[in-house]
Amino acid sequence: MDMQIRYGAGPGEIDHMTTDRLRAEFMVEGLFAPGELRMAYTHLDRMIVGGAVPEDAPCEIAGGGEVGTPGFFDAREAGIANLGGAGWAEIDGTRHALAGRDCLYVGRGTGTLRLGSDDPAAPARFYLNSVPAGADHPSRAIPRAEAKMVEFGDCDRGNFRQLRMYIHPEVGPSCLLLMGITDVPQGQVWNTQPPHLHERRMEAYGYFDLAPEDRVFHFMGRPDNTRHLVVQDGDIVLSPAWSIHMGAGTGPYCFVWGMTGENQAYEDVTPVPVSSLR
Ligand SMILES: O=C(O)C(=O)C[C@H](O)C(=O)CO
Ligand SMILES: [Zn+2]
Repeated sequence: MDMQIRYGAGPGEIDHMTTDRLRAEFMVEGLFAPGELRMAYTHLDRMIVGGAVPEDAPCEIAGGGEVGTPGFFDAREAGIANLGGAGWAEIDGTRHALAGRDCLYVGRGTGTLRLGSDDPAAPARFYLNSVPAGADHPSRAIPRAEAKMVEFGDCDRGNFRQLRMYIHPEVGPSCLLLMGITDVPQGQVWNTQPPHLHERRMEAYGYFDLAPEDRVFHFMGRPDNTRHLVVQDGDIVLSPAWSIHMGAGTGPYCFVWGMTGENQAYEDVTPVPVSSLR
């Protein structure tokens, strides 16, 4: 397993960051590589983001060398979204089928997790968010049809989008992890518009389903001191609790959002008026 580290920066530090430095601190690029499992350990509430693209052989997560416990999931839970072709996850020998856009909740205490593709020529593309957990909840697959769907925004303002909440108290229990997928359809531009802050939770955005020529301009920073990151398909943006997070795409796109922190209250946010942004 390949594990990078992101230490995290405070709001005052972004004033002095070059584009490269900003990207190195707040983005994880290149997580999805054929046949590989890659991860980044962040110091943002200790969330680990990961990507696995199994081909002929499954990818396995079991040992906890990088997290300081005998097993990876001894003190952690995880959500895994399949962003690619049909695949499967085996949790301590029990297999769950995971079609594209299905998710998996992996509970604390899991021993061995194996991730595989049904067809190596059209591999699954697994995206993981793992966070510290203080309770055991049963692992389970969450098919797309079982997610809670909500719609936000307005086509006339270019910010209509559909959110599916997979790991959410109204769908099934987890300790502190929340995870969902937002679709920004053809002709729409903005996500998370108007933006918000949630000082009690960090968030990671995993952008996917962008055409190779398209980019999302992701905005971050304090409301009165914003910066932007230009992201492509498969890029991850780390959003500390002090930062806004919103984006505008040059074509259709989707993203997985994952959060952890003090609570699982999706509505525990402070809206930020667009007119206050600088
Ligand atoms: O488009 C949106 O709005 C989102 O997807 C918002 C994220 O879910 C989020 O920021 C949750 O706090
Ligand atoms: Zn948010």
